Amino acid sequence: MEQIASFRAFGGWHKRFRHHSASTGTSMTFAIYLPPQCDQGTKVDVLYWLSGLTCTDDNFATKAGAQRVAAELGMAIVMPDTSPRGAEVADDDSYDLGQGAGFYLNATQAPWAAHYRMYDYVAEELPALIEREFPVTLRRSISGHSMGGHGALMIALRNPGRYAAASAFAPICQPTASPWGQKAFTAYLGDDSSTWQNYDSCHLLQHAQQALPLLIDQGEQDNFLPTQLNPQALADIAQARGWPITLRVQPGYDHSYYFIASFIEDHLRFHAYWLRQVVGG
Ligand SMILES: N[C@@H](CCC(=O)N[C@@H](CSC=O)C(=O)NCC(=O)O)C(=O)O
Repeated sequence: MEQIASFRAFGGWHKRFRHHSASTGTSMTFAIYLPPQCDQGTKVDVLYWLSGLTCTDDNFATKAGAQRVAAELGMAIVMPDTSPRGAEVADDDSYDLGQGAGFYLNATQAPWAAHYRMYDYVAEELPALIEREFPVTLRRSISGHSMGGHGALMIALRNPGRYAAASAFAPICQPTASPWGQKAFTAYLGDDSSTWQNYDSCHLLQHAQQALPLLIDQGEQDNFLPTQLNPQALADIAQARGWPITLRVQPGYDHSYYFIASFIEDHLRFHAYWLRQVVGG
């Protein structure tokens, strides 16, 4: 693992690393915010943040303004990239497929299957590395935006007990019924849509056995809301099953990082609360 940047921030450190990933078979970059408590030898809980289409590890770090509250709460934040990258990695000219658009799944179709294994990377390999190399507890939570919101909800629902809670900003809640999801799943997983359900949060919530605290913020003026996101479908399933979900539709807000920056503090405090409820770690 090679450190490629380090910045003092709110008494802690924002650091970027590059390492070889066995999951993707490529070099991967991630960032981690380590709050001041780590300098004093304290192990801290970890929030994984998954970004959206076109993002790297840098968008959230530089635009969301999460570090001040993470420092106060004593919470590390891990920010992976959104796909494998490099000349040897398949790509597409469009912004919503290929590099920058990994959809947090394991691709099964050529040419993507060779490297697009972001599910394994984010759900398994990266947490193992973080827990080996940094002063963190085994208490994890997960959040994300748009494609990353889909990733956060889907990964938490597929791994009961592994995350204290999940939250999302404008997540793609039902990718099997959204143009972004249908395009990506067809390319990465093939035409047999029965294989898509393993990555669809609505389907997963419908069949989940263990309740997971969920918080979703959705901008009412988000251009992608009418066609791509469908938070109400997820809320309806949660409500029908009597599961804990808070869906907040925020008047006037769009899909951008201005929206995320406006409500990120609420999400960090939500995760801190649920992380404190976890026994052990
Ligand atoms: N360029 C595209 C839209 C790309 C976009 O809006 N990306 C969002 C995530 S969308 C869902 O995953 C984003 O986070 N962008 C980075 C940023 O810093 O804002 C288009 O033209 O429609």
